[in-house]
Amino acid sequence: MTATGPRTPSPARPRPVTVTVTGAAGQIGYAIVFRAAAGDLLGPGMPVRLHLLELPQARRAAEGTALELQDGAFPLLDGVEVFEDADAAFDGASVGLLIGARPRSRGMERAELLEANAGIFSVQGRAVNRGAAEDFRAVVVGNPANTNAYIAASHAPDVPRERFTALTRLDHHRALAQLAAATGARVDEIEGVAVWGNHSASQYPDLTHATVGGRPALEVLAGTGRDLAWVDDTFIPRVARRGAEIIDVRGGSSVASAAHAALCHVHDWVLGTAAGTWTSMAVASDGSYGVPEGLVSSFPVVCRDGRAVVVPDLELDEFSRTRIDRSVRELEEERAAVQQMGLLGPRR
Ligand SMILES: NC(=O)C1=CN([C@@H]2O[C@H](COP(=O)(O)OP(=O)(O)OC[C@H]3O[C@@H](n4cnc5c(N)ncnc54)[C@H](O)[C@@H]3O)[C@@H](O)[C@H]2O)C=CC1
Ligand SMILES: O=C([O-])CC(=O)C(=O)O
Repeated sequence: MTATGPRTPSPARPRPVTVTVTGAAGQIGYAIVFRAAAGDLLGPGMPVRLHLLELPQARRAAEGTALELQDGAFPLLDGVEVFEDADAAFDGASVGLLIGARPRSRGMERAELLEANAGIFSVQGRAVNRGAAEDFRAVVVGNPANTNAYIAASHAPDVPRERFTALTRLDHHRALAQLAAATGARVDEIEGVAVWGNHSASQYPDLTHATVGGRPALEVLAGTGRDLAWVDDTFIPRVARRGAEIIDVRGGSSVASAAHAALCHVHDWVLGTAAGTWTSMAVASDGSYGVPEGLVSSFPVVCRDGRAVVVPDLELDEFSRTRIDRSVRELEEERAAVQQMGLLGPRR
């Protein structure tokens, strides 16, 4: 269904970018599409065409979202279409916001969750391989996000592996916000926070390279009476378990903050991180910091010319090394589980 048909391009207007949003009628999907249409994804000069992919039972809700997008009268919105078929939804797409996933239901084993999601992300990886644009790039939001990105990449052997990433920007933002609250600084006075590993409770939000107002964060924290034990016992678990805290307090999982983080992830990946700063993204490892090649693990990255490059040569103390290894081990276990179930595609 085309809610709004493509407009005729004018010479002054760049060619619109096709953005495929999976799970578009879900909570995060609903929060993200309006901001993408408003220019928060690719900047205020870039028109977008939205492809909303949903399950048949949520198609009508997606169609309703498309009608509302039309009612937003967004100047940058070139058109909206709703799909149930992944091949059609990814045809010509340059950006994928892979949000739709199978949630864990009561009593569901971890292996079942991985298997159910592998079904979804293998279909989508194959669809990307068949018909997405040359410059296609994706952020996987749907959990388990890192392994879902790995699975999708394995089914898209013709697409460079580094184009499939997973969202840990929300964890990065959570770490920034907690450090700001503890030190009384503004978030824009903080640099050098890094999130390593899996988007799960095993993640390692790392303050050892962070600065607050140009001073080492650990020194500034010490001035507030917060020592390394505070970092280990309070800061790290608070960030790593923030999703559960939000569910407990709000009565539902993170939605607007997750949508915001996914927009920031793609925006910075395409348009670049600000000079002298880095962010955190889960990217296919190039072997940096001993993370096995290909695993989609969170790293500190700098984005330039449309590429995300892992920040090199950071010194890791023993505590950091242990925490990173623990989270990477979990990623290896997830990969081994999907491999054993025969759910990976031709690229390993
Ligand atoms: N990486 C991160 O930082 C975060 C990840 N998440 C994850 O994001 C995902 C989405 O969260 P919500 O929007 O709150 O969930 P939701 O349940 O509200 O929406 C999910 C939507 O995906 C759709 N869907 C399921 N399978 C699909 C498929 N094969 N193709 C197309 N659509 C499909 C469903 O119909 C539903 O509308 C969850 O997996 C959640 O755990 C949530 C917050 C943060
Ligand atoms: O567990 C969830 O569904 C939500 C999540 O990933 C988060 O808030 O970090």
